[in-house]
Amino acid sequence: MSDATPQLGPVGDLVLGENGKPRWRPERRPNDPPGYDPEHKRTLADYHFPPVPSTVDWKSQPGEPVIEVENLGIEFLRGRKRNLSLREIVFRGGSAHDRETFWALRNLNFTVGRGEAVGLVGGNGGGKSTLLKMIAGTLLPDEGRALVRDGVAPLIELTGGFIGELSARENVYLTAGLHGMSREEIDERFDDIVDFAGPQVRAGLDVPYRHFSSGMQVRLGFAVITCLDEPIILVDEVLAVGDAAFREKCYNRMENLLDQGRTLFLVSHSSGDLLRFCTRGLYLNGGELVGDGPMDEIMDRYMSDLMGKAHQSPTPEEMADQRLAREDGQIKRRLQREEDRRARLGSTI
Ligand SMILES: Nc1ncnc2c1ncn2[C@@H]1O[C@H](COP(=O)(O)OP(=O)(O)OP(=O)(O)O)[C@@H](O)[C@H]1O
Repeated sequence: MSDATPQLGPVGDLVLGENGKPRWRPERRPNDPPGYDPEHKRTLADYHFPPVPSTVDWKSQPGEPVIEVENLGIEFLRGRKRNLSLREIVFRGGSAHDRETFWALRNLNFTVGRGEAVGLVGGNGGGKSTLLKMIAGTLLPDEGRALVRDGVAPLIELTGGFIGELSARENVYLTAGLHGMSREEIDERFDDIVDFAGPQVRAGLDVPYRHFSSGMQVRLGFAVITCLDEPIILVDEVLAVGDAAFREKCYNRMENLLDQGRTLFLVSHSSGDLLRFCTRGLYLNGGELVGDGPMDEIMDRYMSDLMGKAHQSPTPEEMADQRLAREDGQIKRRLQREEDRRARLGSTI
């Protein structure tokens, strides 16, 4: 064997490709048909990617669900003012508020494992943001419980929970500090955060945050939230605000976070985004969980409900093809990231 011959490592390991670049060789399974070429298999599960180094601060034990939702429900006041009759004013103490309540979410039950990427779908007012807020702990349930075993980094509102009167710089220190990072750790990551957010944000670091445009707010919010060491990331429909180049950067970062084994909850009205990142879908309708399953099936069901007969459901074969194509894309991007990472480290294989 000449030196130029690629040295194949054990199956499922990193090997040197013919072009001299490292690539991953998937494992051949015992029930693969004869003559089947495992190198072109397109399922993600066949690749053995190494754990990506990270500083994630896990509290849950491996194999333990990170989120357990049991009979979860929350009731809101409709809170609408209306004109009361004289009789109502006399007998109800004159309040001009309608005390009528409604359950925004009720009887929700599901668990989420470490490293799952879950997409939430549902029509407007279906309860998606409310569920994320309960997982983040910013809303407390009226019924049941949401047990969250790991730290949560939420980007639920455009403003990222930042304080309008403080400067962007102060908000970075405040938010990261509230998530347990020391001043030294924040100092270390500060430039990365601002670089990720972009030059417009860097130029406005000492301007009150409320003067930021919505695009700049999202840039900073996303950069800060995703640099935290929290294992659970919640992202609610905010990426739509960023421009195309920034969205692509966010997508790469989200994939990096998933590579590290973090758990993602994504609310989006973009089926492309949901299908790119999420393997599991939860479908909320009228405050109830009406679907829980593979993301593409849940998306198809949601679209059918939304569009009725106008929606042409893909055949099972088309769905399988689309899934393979998506996984192929994920594998390619993952290989590329691994290559970039190794190039950055300057390591040779
Ligand atoms: N603080 C609140 N007080 C009263 N009602 C609320 C409150 N927050 C949300 N709601 C109501 O609860 C329901 C669910 O709202 P939520 O924002 O969770 O829906 P969503 O699925 O995220 O909708 P969208 O896709 O439009 O963002 C809606 O009817 C909304 O008006």
